[in-house]
Amino acid sequence: MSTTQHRIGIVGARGHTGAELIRLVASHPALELVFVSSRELDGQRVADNVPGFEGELRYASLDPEAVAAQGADVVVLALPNGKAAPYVEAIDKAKPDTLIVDLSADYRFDERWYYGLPELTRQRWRGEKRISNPGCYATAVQLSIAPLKDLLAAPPVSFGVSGYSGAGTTPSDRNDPEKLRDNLMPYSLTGHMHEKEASRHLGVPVEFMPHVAPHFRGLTVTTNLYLARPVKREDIVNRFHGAYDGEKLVHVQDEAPWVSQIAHKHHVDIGGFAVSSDGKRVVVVATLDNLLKGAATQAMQNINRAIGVDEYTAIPV
Ligand SMILES: NC(=O)C1=CN([C@@H]2O[C@H](COP(=O)(O)OP(=O)(O)OC[C@H]3O[C@@H](n4cnc5c(N)ncnc54)[C@H](OP(=O)(O)O)[C@@H]3O)[C@@H](O)[C@H]2O)C=CC1
Ligand SMILES: CC(=O)N[C@@H](CCC(=O)OP(=O)(O)O)C(=O)O
Repeated sequence: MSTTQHRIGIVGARGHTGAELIRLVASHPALELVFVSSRELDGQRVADNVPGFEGELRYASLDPEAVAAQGADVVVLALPNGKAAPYVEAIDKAKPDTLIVDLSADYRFDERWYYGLPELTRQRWRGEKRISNPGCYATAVQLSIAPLKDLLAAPPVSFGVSGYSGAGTTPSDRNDPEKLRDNLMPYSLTGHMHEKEASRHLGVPVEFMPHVAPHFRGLTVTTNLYLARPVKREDIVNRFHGAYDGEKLVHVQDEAPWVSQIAHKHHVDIGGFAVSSDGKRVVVVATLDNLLKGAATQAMQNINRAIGVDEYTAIPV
């Protein structure tokens, strides 16, 4: 296992996921945080903005060429969708062997990029230095369906409810606490990006209906699956244990998990496992913290594997 220090920079470090990554990197024995980029916080101390961070590092407003000129070994892009390409192009020119992990949806459909949902795609990594990190709901949806994929009689239907940190910091109805008060806000009820993403990477069509709720962090995905033949509840539960008992970041439990229990945790909880009396309909519930296993923690798993250290380094498991 490598103990070499790797120089890492975060672009979009002011955001919700950027802040979580800063905390994870700060406790990592093989990563040295060399730059954090934000236009709005340019010049401010990270320690004044990220509770728990110590040191004198300051945010800098860096354009794509300036990011590439830092010469980091690892760059994480934590930008809104549609913004990654100029940074990737600049790094491709200046230092193409840089490991880039993109948190946005921009490269999740690009065959040249490895799609890093380790519990499902670990064996597909071929040393790519371009890694696209899955979406938060898409992670929960895929982990909920994968163990039953061969049994499906119809596209599974996932009902998702996310805390509003999932909508980032750019003001919108979906992260406005006033509009969300006492409310549940449905959106993108067909064709959401994560519906396409989960369908593509699972290899089966999935239907997904997202909602935002007034809590800040953590999401629930409740998935309905019609099966081609009757299956006993015990066999369903055994399939999930078989798939995930070796996984430190996927916990299978009997009861349906509650989102209130998953905030600030790094793993996914999967449970519930309700089976209809004819054995041909199953409902599975998954929760995860959208900022952690849905974003920063999953990025850290991907970085760890790519730099050759234990996958769970710096991740409290
Ligand atoms: N929030 C979540 O639960 C999840 C988010 N993601 C994805 O991760 C990415 C980051 O999400 P999140 O942290 O929530 O986003 P935020 O909106 O919280 O943060 C976005 C960051 O990008 C910077 N930024 C915004 N616009 C630009 C621009 N045009 N050029 C350069 N920098 C810009 C902002 O800083 P400044 O304006 O100061 O430069 C900020 O640091 C997104 O692609 C999101 O879809 C993935 C999984 C879960
Ligand atoms: C509540 C909310 O708005 N959530 C975001 C998902 C956040 C995420 O995982 O983002 P990307 O796939 O864009 O990277 C959404 O539905 O677009």
